[in-house]
Amino acid sequence: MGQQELDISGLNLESKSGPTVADELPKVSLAREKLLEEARRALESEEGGRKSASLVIIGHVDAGKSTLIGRLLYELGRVDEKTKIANERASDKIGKGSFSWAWELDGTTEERERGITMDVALQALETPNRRITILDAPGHRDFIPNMISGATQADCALLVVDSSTGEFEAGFERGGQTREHLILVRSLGVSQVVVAVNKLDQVDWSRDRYEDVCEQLKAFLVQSGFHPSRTSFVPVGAMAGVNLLDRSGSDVLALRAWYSGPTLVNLLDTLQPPTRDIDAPLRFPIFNVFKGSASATGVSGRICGGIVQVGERLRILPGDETAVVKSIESESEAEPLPWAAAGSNVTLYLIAVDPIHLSIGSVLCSPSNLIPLASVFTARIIVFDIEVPILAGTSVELFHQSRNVPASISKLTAILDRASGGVTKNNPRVLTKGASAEVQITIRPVAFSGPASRAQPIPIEPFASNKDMGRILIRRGGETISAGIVLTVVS
Ligand SMILES: Nc1nc2c(ncn2[C@@H]2O[C@H](COP(=O)(O)OP(=O)(O)OP(=O)(O)O)[C@@H](O)[C@H]2O)c(=O)[nH]1
Repeated sequence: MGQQELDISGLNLESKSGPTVADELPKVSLAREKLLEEARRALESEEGGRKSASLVIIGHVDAGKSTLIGRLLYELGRVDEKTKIANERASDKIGKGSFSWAWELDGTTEERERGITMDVALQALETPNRRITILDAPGHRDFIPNMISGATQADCALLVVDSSTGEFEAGFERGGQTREHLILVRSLGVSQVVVAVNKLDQVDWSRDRYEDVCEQLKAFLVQSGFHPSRTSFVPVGAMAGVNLLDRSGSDVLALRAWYSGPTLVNLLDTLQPPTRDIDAPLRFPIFNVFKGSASATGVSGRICGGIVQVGERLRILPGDETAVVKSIESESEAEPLPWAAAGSNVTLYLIAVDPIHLSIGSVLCSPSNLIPLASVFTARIIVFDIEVPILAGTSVELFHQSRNVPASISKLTAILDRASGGVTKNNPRVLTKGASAEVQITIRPVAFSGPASRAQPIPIEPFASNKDMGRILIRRGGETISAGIVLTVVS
């Protein structure tokens, strides 16, 4: 069969098959310059009102993350008395009375029976000056890929630690999730962290214990790249609701004797909202795809650069397809939006596209400014606390936004000085724990696609062009071994 017979793209079959469909497509209402002007004005006026931020909850298994958020939602009036009593009864019934506050977040039967959070649950809460989208990340080791997905969408992290004797230490040692979660969220771009030192009732509200836990964490936070001005600490008792919203009640006299600082809500109320790069090219990595009403398909995610408006035609990468934005919705707004800008978590309803072309991990862009597709790229990475060193050719799983693909570390270019970034050794043979290095990464074909098949390039961009699209995490055999940033796309 000749090439000419195959090449039908020039025939414009789509418009022939339905001229009326084209007529029905929504039109963009504002030229780009006007849209940017309007967006800038609207975002400035938002400054006066309640600012939005998103929060990922991290910490070792059983530190009390779900209990803390469940209780906080109750204190802020988001869970009514009736639901609270129903949760208490239901968790008592299966012999897990102490988990009743977590019930509000741990939704599935399996999670409730095992008493652990398995997927990232979404909730929103309002403090006087902030509207906060909460991502409750799972603490269990097996569920780290879910946490990565949650953390890629977060502006800040709330770390919950269990201060009871021996428990803080267990979570903080090698293999505990306190360290791993902190390194992961920092690698994914989260730079603010609030630390809730929980279960202080277990140690009689001891000031010494609180200060000891804070000191140990402070040193580790600095070492992991968190600036002290962007980290804060607060003593709490999640189960009894102590120092979440206030410190009233006679059972907290012991805490009041030595603590007069902010409550958890005071700290959440001053979280730094995300910076919104609305002048950047549009980047919308798809986090989820679902069926919308009529012919529209919903895609949800966080806008990682630029601005999108109803009526715009967007390119879907990888691939040659396009789609038109029929409407835009956001969890935090009752009405559909005419446009949405970088930093917002939204759902776009798309038409004029077969849903088969929309998959998790694909990126929507303006057709005039596409994100590069890469099957080989260079990166600067930091190697975590690993036992088996990394060699050239090591097979790994590459995590980028909501996508994970098989890859290999195809070349070890240089070992770098962690502080200055200067080269300390060219072409090293191995990378061991703690190393900072420049490497080349090659995407591999998925295992079942046959030996002759080629790897599918992925949409990825140098960190210098777009911070969100230029971050990667590397895992091997279920363990996160490294994080890094993309330097250049090779091919
Ligand atoms: N004594 C005491 N126990 C608490 C406190 N907060 C939570 N707990 C208990 O700690 C246990 C674990 O709480 P969860 O909220 O399920 O912990 P988690 O961190 O969400 O756990 P995963 O979802 O498995 O990661 C439960 O039995 C809670 O009742 C507290 O302030 N004091």
